[in-house]
Amino acid sequence: MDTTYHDESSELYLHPWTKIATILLITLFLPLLCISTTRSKTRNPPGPRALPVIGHLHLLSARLPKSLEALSNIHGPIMRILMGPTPVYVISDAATAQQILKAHDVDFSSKYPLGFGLSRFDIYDDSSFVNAQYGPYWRFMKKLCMTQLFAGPQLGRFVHIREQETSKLLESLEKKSRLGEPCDLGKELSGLANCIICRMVMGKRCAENPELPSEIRGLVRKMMEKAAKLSFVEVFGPLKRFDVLGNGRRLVAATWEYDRVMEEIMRKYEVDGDVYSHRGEEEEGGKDVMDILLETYRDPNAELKLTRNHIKKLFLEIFFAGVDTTAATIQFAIAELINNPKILNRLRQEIDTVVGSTRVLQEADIPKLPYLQAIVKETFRRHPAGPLLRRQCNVETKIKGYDIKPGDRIIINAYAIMRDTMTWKDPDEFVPERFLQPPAATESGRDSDTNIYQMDYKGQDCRFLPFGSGRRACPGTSHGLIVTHTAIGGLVQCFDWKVKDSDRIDIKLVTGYSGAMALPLICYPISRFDSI
Ligand code: HEM
Repeated sequence: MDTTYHDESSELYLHPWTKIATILLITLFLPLLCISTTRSKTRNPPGPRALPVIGHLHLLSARLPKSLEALSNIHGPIMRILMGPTPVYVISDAATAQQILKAHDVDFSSKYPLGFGLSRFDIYDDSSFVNAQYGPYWRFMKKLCMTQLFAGPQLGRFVHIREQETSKLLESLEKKSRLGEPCDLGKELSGLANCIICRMVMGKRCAENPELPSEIRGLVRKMMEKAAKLSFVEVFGPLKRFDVLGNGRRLVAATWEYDRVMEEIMRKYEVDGDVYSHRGEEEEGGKDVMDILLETYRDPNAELKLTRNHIKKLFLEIFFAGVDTTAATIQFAIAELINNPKILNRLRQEIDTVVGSTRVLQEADIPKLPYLQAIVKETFRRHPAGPLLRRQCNVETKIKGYDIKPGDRIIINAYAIMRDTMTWKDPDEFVPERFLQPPAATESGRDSDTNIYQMDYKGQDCRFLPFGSGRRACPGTSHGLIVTHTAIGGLVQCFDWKVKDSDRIDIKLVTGYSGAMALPLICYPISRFDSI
């Protein structure tokens, strides 16, 4: 007889097989249980139902800012979408944007490339400033941009370049007016923005070779075209690794072409360094941006060791970030003015009164032209050239009760925010006056402290974000603003505009991530003065 005493009534009694099974279950499933408990504690924002592998790519049109706006109208101002396998938090209201860009600025000061798949085809992948993580390299370059490259005194030194290039554009349009020829305004304006930047960054080589700006423009355009050929699914989708259509390889080849030209330019600067070193800052051959960067590159005591790739990539990013943004904004403004003759006439009256007709508007006139300033602001609101702001989280943070973790990616949809009806009355209308007058009372639910006319470009008020906000805001803001104001003013002062084959311009957005205009703006300039 088995004398072992089993008190079967005891709660502790377990059959040996049951014991083994229990231990196995605990060992196998406890970790999973823990993970799922932690997961269930994580609060994710709402979002649409995702498909396996592609996530939400099927819901995103090539006009990304617009399709994200449409989704946020359904799912709310903070939503989580999957771009392929990668989650992205999309913010579409000013209050949440304020949390990320201002209250938690440092925690969200890193960035990621928007076309994540593109980095494989980027020969300078780890030398980017625009996509850099928040760290020593980004801080060093930001300081250099703000103190030496594009701000304050450096901008003042380049005034003659901006004035000469703007005059050249007006003269060429005057010639077209005399010959009764049309112009592709977008192309002319890209040429203007490109020549100005090219002369600022490598003025010496441009002085020797006046064809250099268009050569560089050609190389940058080629790269942009190759990048644009990469379809949405090739960039974000599950097959992005395979480059099945070969568009990635072609982009790499175009970048190497740019690299060769830049290397040659840099070598020439290094050889000529001594020849130029005696020249004063104000001279045409004085320090340009390339000189400053090469000096830093050679400086053994520099805070950070710059590489040649850093310099080449920075120039590329400046051409990407500074040329088409500026040209597109001026083009949108002129298109809106052609479509709104009353606004055009009011602006022209202001310019005629303040500047007159014996000289062309100059940078120094801008502060005396409030209606021009309001038109520029309204253009930036309706047609932001940088409609999506990217941020990456550095520290675990709660935003509006949702958990955001280090590495999580954020898109702030500035396009949607600058059309939010909670702030903007008739957001689809082009109304520069909203930036002149305090808004009407607040029966419609708008904030009573809405001082739209006081909003500036610094991104302090996250309802107006044309140049972003916080640490990662655009370092080219002052340059961009000067060029857009003077070009729009000059084009309105000097010409009447007639559209080819129509009275109005069809202002459609281009497909892609940016906010450029889809159709070329072909129009006839008709000179208002005998000569400029
Ligand atoms: C009308 C013209 C321009 C517009 C509308 C514009 C707009 C923007 C926007 C929205 C951003 C992102 C800001 C953020 O994420 O908070 C940005 C970043 C940037 N912009 Fe501009 N920009 C213009 C002109 C320029 C020019 C002329 C330059 C250079 C000379 C420039 C260089 C840059 C760079 C380097 C960044 C990245 C900054 C960083 O990540 O720290 N931009 N720009």
